[in-house]
Amino acid sequence: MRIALASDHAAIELKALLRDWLIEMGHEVADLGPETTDSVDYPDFGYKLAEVVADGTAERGIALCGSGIGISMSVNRNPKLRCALVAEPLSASLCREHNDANCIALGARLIGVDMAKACVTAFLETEFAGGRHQRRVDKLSNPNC
Ligand SMILES: O=C(CO)[C@H](O)[C@H](O)[C@H](O)COP(=O)(O)O
Repeated sequence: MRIALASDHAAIELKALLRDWLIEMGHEVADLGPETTDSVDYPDFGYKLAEVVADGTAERGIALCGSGIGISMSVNRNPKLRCALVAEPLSASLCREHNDANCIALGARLIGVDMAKACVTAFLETEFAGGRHQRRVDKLSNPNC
């Protein structure tokens, strides 16, 4: 799968770990930065990530910051993105099954590496269920439909 990752300075280490792990698993991975721990602003990277998912360059996005909150807010400013902030695998699976999420956000200061990997696995492996959920997801893009 084509997966893009982006973070702020607070999640550099977890981003690198996940990037290398996803590459090892055979995914095509784009790391949109940042590359150092110098302090940056999460919206700059959240917007970049949203763009590559919105235009189809990446099929899925993984956004990271200290809590996952700021970067998830940034990603969700793009109307084509459905980014779920998750901290355990059931939510990561449900955001796919019910919400057709195309991005997850993780809080690197809040969860460990194993939990982050479990969330990513659930996010990548779960299919959207469609049916009644499709109608609701459609309303996220168009409140009048
Ligand atoms: O957006 C956040 C908080 O909701 C993230 O945790 C950021 O990574 C955090 O705000 C960065 O904080 P810092 O003190 O500048 O490292």
